[in-house]
Amino acid sequence: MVFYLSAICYGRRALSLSPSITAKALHYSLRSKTKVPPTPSGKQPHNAHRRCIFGSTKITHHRGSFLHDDDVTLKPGQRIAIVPGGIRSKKASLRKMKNPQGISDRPFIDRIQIKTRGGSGGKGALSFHSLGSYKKRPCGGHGGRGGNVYLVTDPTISSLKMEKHHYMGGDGGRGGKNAMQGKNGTDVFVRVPCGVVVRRVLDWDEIEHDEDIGEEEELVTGFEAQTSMVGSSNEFDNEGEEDELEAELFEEQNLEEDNSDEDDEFFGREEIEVEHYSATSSEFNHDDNGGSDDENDQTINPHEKEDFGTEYEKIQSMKRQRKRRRKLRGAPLDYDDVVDQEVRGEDGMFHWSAPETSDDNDVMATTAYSGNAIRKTVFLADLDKPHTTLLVAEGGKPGVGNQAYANRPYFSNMESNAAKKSIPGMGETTYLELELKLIADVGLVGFPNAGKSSLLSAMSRARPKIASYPFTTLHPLVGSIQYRDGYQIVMADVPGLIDGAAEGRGRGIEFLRHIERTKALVYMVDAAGVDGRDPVNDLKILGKELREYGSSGIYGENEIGGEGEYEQEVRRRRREIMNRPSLILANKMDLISELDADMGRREELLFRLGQAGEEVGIFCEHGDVQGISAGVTGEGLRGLSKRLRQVLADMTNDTTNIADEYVASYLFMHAERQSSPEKDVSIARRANK
Ligand SMILES: Nc1nc2c(ncn2[C@@H]2O[C@H](COP(=O)(O)OP(=O)(O)OP(=O)(O)O)[C@@H](O)[C@H]2O)c(=O)[nH]1
Ligand SMILES: [Mg+2]
Repeated sequence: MVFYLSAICYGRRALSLSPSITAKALHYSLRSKTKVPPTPSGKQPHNAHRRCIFGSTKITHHRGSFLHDDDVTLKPGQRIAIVPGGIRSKKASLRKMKNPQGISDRPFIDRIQIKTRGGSGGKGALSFHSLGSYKKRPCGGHGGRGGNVYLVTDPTISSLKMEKHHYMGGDGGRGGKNAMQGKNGTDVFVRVPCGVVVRRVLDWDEIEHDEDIGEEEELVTGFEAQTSMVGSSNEFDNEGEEDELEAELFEEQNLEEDNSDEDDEFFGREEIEVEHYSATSSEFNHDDNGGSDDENDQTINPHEKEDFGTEYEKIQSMKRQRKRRRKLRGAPLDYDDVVDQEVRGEDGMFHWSAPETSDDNDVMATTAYSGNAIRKTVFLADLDKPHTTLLVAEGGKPGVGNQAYANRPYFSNMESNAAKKSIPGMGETTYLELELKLIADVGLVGFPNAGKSSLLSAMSRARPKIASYPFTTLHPLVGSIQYRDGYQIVMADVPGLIDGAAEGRGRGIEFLRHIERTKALVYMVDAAGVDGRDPVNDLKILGKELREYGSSGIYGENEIGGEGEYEQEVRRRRREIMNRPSLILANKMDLISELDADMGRREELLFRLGQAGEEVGIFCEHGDVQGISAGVTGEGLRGLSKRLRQVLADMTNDTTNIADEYVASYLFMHAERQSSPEKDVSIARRANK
């Protein structure tokens, strides 16, 4: 939205501006002034009621340049653009002021629970022609169907951050007289990023149904069905006949059995409510009356209803208590606290591998990780292709209008049948757990501070945060490496892993699952050992962690149907993590002094890294151990971009000759910058921030 807010001054009354007023607030305060005196020429200015400031007003700029670059005193009739360029662009420039390097600070959410509910169907109308030869013929229109809720994958979004957590389809409209059909409820499409795994969270009833409250549970459902049937009869259009219809409804249970086949065929629907009702009412009366005769079975005694109500209340409160207990069990912990505890040692300094922690802390870490998975889930779909649609909550069926009976040769039971059929279905309610697993070609794994984000930033246009402390990157981030011929490789920067990551330490499993779908891996170590670490040892630990992760059980082991196709697929993908083509990168080569370099330290290090990789089973070819400087000189990036493409091409049996000019295009910009000494400084500064 771009708008220019003009101020037009009349008369001498002053408008005082509070020192904290923002352009937006001013806009709204102006909008509220509806009384506008005529202009000196007697004409009403266009949209003046929105744009008028009374009196001569001094607009002072403050808080940066919210209002205007200079102080302005308005004279009568003078117009100024209070927000030059429009509010949005101003916001963008403010954002840029705060974050001049455009470092990615968007919230990233990769697991979320949402509730979806289809809209309920519209009620069918019960009405009759009142005139002419059709007089008294039924003419009630059918209701509209309830709106569905769908999930749709959208390749333009990359996080599961959603506007809201409840999505409901529109309700269907009621049918009208003269056979007018109600309008269908609107469908709702929830946009999700590609790579989302959808699971349905099982209802509490579904999990514990068989365990301890089996019988009571059935009674409760029966009672609900019963009350809903009775309650819905209040909505009949013809109020005088309400009681009669209700009575008939119950009396016709027996007749219904005879006719039901025919009716079901006619409407193409199942009479679930009625069946339910008849079953529970007889069961219920039988229990309380100690076996009353058949006739009494068809009516509801109010006292019995009361008794049943207390029982119902009891079960409900039991349910609530259990829910509360479950909530306490699964209360999520603050991840950041856990990470802090693990990384910051007692000396107040950061440690790469976690300092010794008590068992409790380990338990906390794993509980925090598994906290969200406490509810049982069933796998629904893996939405990994763009523009895929998945129906998650179906709208309710429409109620049938009594026009359906218009051509029936007999009218016995017609009204009561029509009344029953006119009741619409409720929309389906589902609780879903959405889990995002990034879809990237290459995954970057390494210890904190190895320079993973620096590499992503150097090879793509992604702007991850880079700093000299561990866990700078807290969320996985993807960037696209662009080649001059249009080819793209998507690279995922995964937050730093530490010793014990495969067991969940430092949220290791949370991060590792993002490399499940990658085709190739890049292991990165800090060659200079800036933080006193040994690169060869680091590589061994990384290899070990990935191997352990590959053989671990899948996340959410408590899922029902854990041996389904999807679970098998996940296990397969994990098992072959170590078989993925990999590159080993020794970063920060610029820090190895020339003297050391002359003595062949670089070659020696690369050789030892190659050996270590072989030892821990990293699948890496001889030439794929490379030294680079991702953050400072850009050394080795050109060759790396070519090699990455080659590796992926080999996997797909792509025989295209990768010419020299096909190296990633962004690297050229990087290289050009390197040639200017001033820009060198800026790159180094950026890298060190
Ligand atoms: N000298 C030198 N420093 C580098 C190089 N690459 C990165 N660094 C520095 O290493 C530090 C860590 O870089 P990051 O890219 O944030 O490391 P990371 O692996 O993403 O770290 P986490 O996000 O914490 O896992 C920063 O201070 C960078 O400036 C390099 O090639 N040479
Ligand atoms: Mg990082």
